[in-house]
Formats: sequence, C-alpha cells, structure tokens
Amino acid sequence: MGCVSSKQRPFRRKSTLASEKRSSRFDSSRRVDEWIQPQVVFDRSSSKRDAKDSKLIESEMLSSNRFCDHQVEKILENPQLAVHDQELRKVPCPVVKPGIEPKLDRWNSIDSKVRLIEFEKLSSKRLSDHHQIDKEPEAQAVVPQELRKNLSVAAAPKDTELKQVVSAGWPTWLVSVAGEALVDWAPRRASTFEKLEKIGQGTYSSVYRARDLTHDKIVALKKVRFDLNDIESVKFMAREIIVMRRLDHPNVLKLEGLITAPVSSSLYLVFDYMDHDLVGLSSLPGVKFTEPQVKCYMRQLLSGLEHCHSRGVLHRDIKGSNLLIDGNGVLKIADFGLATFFDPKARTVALTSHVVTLWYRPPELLLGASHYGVGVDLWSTGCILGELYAGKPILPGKTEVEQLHKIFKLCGSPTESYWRKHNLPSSAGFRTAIPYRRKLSEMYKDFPESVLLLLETLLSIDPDHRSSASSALQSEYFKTKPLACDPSCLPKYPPSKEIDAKLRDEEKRQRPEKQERQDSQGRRSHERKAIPPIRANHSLSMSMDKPYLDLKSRNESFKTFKEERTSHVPVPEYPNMQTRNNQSGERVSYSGPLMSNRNVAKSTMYVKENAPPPRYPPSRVNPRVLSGSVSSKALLDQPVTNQRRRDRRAYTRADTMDSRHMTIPIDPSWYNPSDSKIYTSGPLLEQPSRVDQMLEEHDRQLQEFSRQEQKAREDKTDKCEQS
Ligand SMILES: Nc1ncnc2c1ncn2[C@@H]1O[C@H](COP(=O)(O)OP(=O)(O)OP(=O)(O)O)[C@@H](O)[C@H]1O
Repeated sequence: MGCVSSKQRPFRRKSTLASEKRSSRFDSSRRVDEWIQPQVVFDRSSSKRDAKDSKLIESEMLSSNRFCDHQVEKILENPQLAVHDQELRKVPCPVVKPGIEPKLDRWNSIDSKVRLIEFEKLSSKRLSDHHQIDKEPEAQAVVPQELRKNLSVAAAPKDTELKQVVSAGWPTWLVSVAGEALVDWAPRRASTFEKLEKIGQGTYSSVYRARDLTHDKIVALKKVRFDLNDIESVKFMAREIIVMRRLDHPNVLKLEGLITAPVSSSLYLVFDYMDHDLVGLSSLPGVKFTEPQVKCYMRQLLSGLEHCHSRGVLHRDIKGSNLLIDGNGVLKIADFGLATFFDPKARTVALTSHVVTLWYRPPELLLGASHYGVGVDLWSTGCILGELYAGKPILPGKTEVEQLHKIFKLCGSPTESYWRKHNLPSSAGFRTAIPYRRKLSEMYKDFPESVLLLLETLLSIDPDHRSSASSALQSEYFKTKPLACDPSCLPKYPPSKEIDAKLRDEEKRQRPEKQERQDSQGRRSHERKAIPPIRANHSLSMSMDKPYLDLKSRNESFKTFKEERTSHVPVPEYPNMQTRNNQSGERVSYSGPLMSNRNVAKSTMYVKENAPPPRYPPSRVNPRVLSGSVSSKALLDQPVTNQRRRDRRAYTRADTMDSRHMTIPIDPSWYNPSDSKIYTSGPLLEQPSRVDQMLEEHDRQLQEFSRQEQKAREDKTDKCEQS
C-alpha cells in the first residue's frame, strides 16, 4: 500500500502526540487538529496522478483537515485550489475567519443526548450504547445475530477498530453515530473530486455529477442535508450509511466512499454515476419498453431485493425513481434513507408504519402495522410490475383512506382470519359487512398469464402470502417466453440526467439575458415566466410495447382509466410534476409513478402530502406550509422540494391535513370513521386534539357527501316523476 512522503511525517508525529493527549479528558477549546490527526495513506500505484496531482494531494493532506465546510465546497468546485493553501485561505468563509481554526462548538453545545463523545468514553462504553440516542423503536432494531456473520462490518466495532476509525480522520460526530460503518475506511478528500453539474435534487439531498480524480471516473456525489443540532436528521443520515455499508450486490447502489474532514459538518456520499432512473427512462421521448426489457428490470429489482432481505435490510421506499439504471442497462436499487434492519425470524422489534410512498404502500402499513417484514417491499414491487404492464399507476390514492379503499377494491377486502391473525391497530373502521371481492385478474385480464400469477402473489393482502424475492425470481414469469433479456442487450439511451442538467444549465445561462430583456421591455408585468419543461410529457402507457394488448383493449383500459378519474370530484389543474421546475430552474425530484401525464401528476401532489417522514429534516419550518388555512392551490404553487422540506412537526401537520384534501368520496358503508379510533399510522397521532380535529373534519366531509348524494337521488326521482 501507500508511500509516505516526507511531508507526511509531521502528521505521524502529531498523531502520536494526539493519541497521548487523548488519554486526558477532551477539551473542546483545544484545536481539533491537535486532538485527532488523520493518518493518510495513499495507494499511488493504483492511481494515474501526475506530479501536479501528487502535489495537490500532499498539499491537501497538510491542509484539508483544517478547511471549513464552505472551503470544502470551493475545493470541490475547483480542486486546484487545494494546491495553494494560501489561495484557499483567501476564499471568504462565512463561518470561519481566516486563520482561525473551526471548532466543533456547535456539536459540543447541542442537546446533551447528542454530545460529542469523548474518546475514552467511546472506547469503554462502546458505540452500540451511543446508538441509544435513538428513541424511535425502529432505530433500535439490531442486526440479527445469525446475520452478523454474513456482514462485512460488525454491528459494533471493537475497541481496536474504534481507534482505527478515529485515527483515520473521521469527524467525531460521525464516529458517534455511524462508527460501525466506518471500520476499515478512510474519509475521501474533497480535493480528489471535481464537481461537475447538479443532476438531482432529493428532499434532503442534492446530487451532483463529479469526476473522481483519484480513480479517474465519473461518480455521483450526494450531499446530504442534516443539522447537527437535530438528532433526528443525524440519525436518518447515519442509518443510510450504516445500511448501505452492509450491502454489496450488482443490483444495489454501492456506497463507494464518504467525503468529509475532521472538522467538517458537511457530508457527501460517493456513488457510481447512474445515467437514468426508471421514471426518467420511461418518460424519454420515443422510449418503448419491450417485454424482455421489463422482465430484465424486474429480475434485477428482485435480485437486489433478495440481497437486501438476506442481509436483514428492508428498503421501505421501492418506487420507480429509486431504481437507477446505468448506461449498460444495469438496474440498482438506490435511496436507502428509509431502510431499516429487521429480523426475519423474530419480529419483536416494533417498526414505524409511516414508510413507503403512498401509491406503493402495502395495506398492513396503511392499517398501522408495526411488525412487518419483506412483504412491504414485495407489495411495492407488485405495484411497479402492474404499472409497467398497465402503463399507469395501478393504485393512485390521494389519501391514506382512499389508498386503502383502492387496494381493497382491486385486491379484495381482508378476510376475518386476516383481521384475527394480524390484529392491526386501525382495523376497526375498515371491516365491512359486505366485503369487496378480489378483481385483480378481471381488471388485468389482458396481461399475460404469468404476469398475472406473479402479480396475484405480490399483491396479496396478507403479507405472508407474498412469499419472497427469491421465490418471485423462481416464478413462471421468468420462465415464460419472451424471456428476460440480458442488460447488455438493452437499447442504449442518451444519459438522461446529463441531458437534464445541460438543459438546466442552458436555461440558467439564458435566464439572466431573458430577464434583462424582460426588464428592459418594461417593468409592467410582475408575472414570473414559466420555465419550460425539461422532459417531454410521455406516459409509460405510450412508451411500452404491449403486443398482448389489441387496440380495442387499449382503448378500453384508457376508457376505464378516464372513467375512474372523471368519477372523482374534480381537482384543480396544475402543471405537470415531473417536468415542473422550481424557481431556480432545476428539475425537482419526482417520487411518483412511472408515468407522468397530467392526471397522474395531480395525484402526486397529494402523494407528496403523504410522503414518508423527512429523513434529514431541516430545522426551519415553512410557515406557509404550517398555516392551517393553506389551500391546496398554495401547496401546489410551491416547488415540490419546498413542500417536502419540512420538519417532523410540519410533516405531522401536513398529514393531518390529508383528510382535508380528501376530495374523493369514500363509500360510507365501507369506511366508518365513528367506528375507528385511528385511521392514519402511528407516529402521526402524537397529539389527540389533532386526531379529534381530523376525525371531525372527516365526519363533516362524509356528511356533506351523503347530503349531496341524497339531493342527487331526490332530483333524479323528481325528474322521473315529472317525465
Ligand atoms: N448514483 C446516482 N447517479 C445518478 N443520479 C443519482 C444517483 N443517486 C441519486 N441520484 C438522483 O438524485 C436524486 C435524489 O437522490 P435520492 O433519491 O437518493 O435523494 P433523496 O433525498 O433520498 O430523494 P427523495 O426525496 O426522492 O427520497 C434522484 O433524482 C436520483 O435519481
């Protein structure tokens, strides 16, 4: 391994010095770089660096651990800055005055629950204790003993490993929350990357395309937003890292590294760069998926899931936009921000039911289950399979109640034995005298037999009947012709994320000129010009080849879809979500379905209201979102990212508002709110007054609906009598 230059020696000496000092109590006023110094080792043989690069790296080793977050950002934009330490020092830093070393004051001064852990405490008490900062039951979920032997990283590092982690230069706050994931790893330095353009915007992250200068390849850098003062945000960030470090499979996005520095509180996750996601790909103009292609994607999805489940990981947010596809057609499951560990044998640890994007959320979670397993990911997979063949989302509910209603209408009401077996918290309000009959095969009679068979299994109401990813891979679906093709045989598509980013850049470049022109044309109009959509507005129904569907049935299925939608109380029109740009001209992340027509987009806005809890919630709350009088129009006017950037309080509120947005009439004989104490899932119901409010509102809506129906009936009778 590495060659150590003479310039590194002082580090070694300092490092020894530092370890001596560690035996004394940690003094926060002491310079951080005196306390912990990174032991940097480079593998020069494997890199293609020239002399200039070596200088860059050496210089970076000397100085990067003193960079503040702002300077780290600057290095990522221009790695050459790191060569000239003095130059970098000239970069104005809003946080740190030149010459003054940043300290971890913020981390030190925060809530006692999450204090900076002193080294000796850390090694004697062990990291696992410190993970108890998590109060949510799900976060205490541990890796089952029998699974640990399969894991490359032990659940809690040994003392020796801990020492290595700390001396590798990881910031202490990260060691305290994700130490086990950092064993045998060293942080990557910002100056070994060159940030190119922004390619994605998640709710709690920004994703950039970047060049890895060390390995000379293109990567994706996901900058995660979290706040060291906010334990929840740190916890979610840490869990994503811990989970991803335990996974290693061609169909699971691999966490290649982390960019951070001992004194930095910003963090970048390094991933292989992926050209597409399934939603983006399906909406590329002219793209038509063939059946072997769909099977190829489904096989890869199930293989990735099989791996996650075998390692005790539930993804809990399987949807098209989290399935990334590279230039060679390889699909990888991404975004483990909501993932958790589970014990397949003993389901003793309670998990939150408030996970999975609404349209892909299984009935047991909607009914508030807190003990569940692989079935949740399999249900979402079934929804994706159905969507790929139907060309539209198969269960596009707008509220949790409506979602459950749609599920029962399609998949049948749960049986008495289901209710008895699962004993779910919110079951009371949803048990009906006249149950819905299962209509899946009737509804999708045009699907090939083997597709229907798999769909029937994956969309079983009882999660125990959904079987497993492994058995789905063994199903007739993958044995029936046309067989799944190899990813390498798939058509090559232009890298859609890059195209999007280029279009955005172009748009940004042109905007000031346009703005100037507009301004010079007169300041009469205060209207903000709509930014043209980046992607064409194609739905999957148009983009998938369906040789098994004749024209008649295509029209019929379209008619059913139209009827389904028009039977709903009208929803106001608003711009398409997927192609919608935020005010800065960036394409916002799309968490909805695999199709993107206007009607579907409408639903998605509501889905956003139901989106899973924030992973890295910001500390600020958008007062507009919090306002009780906020109209749906007001919500719709906001860029999606803003909508979802809420802290837990705001999120709880938004979900409570869910019932107010309920524009779809629910059959009162099916759902009886007076019978139900709870209809949303657990964590939303912290404040009983809100629940009362919500139920009152629900009652009011139902009464209003009955009144309207009654009136319509009377009008009809009157008309009949007159004629
Ligand atoms: N390795 C990658 N290569 C290319 N694009 C990526 C990569 N990882 C993530 N992205 C894109 O970046 C965006 C946000 O990523 P991600 O979903 O991981 O963030 P998030 O904050 O968890 O988002 P969400 O709000 O959807 O849950 C998505 O559009 C995704 O397609």
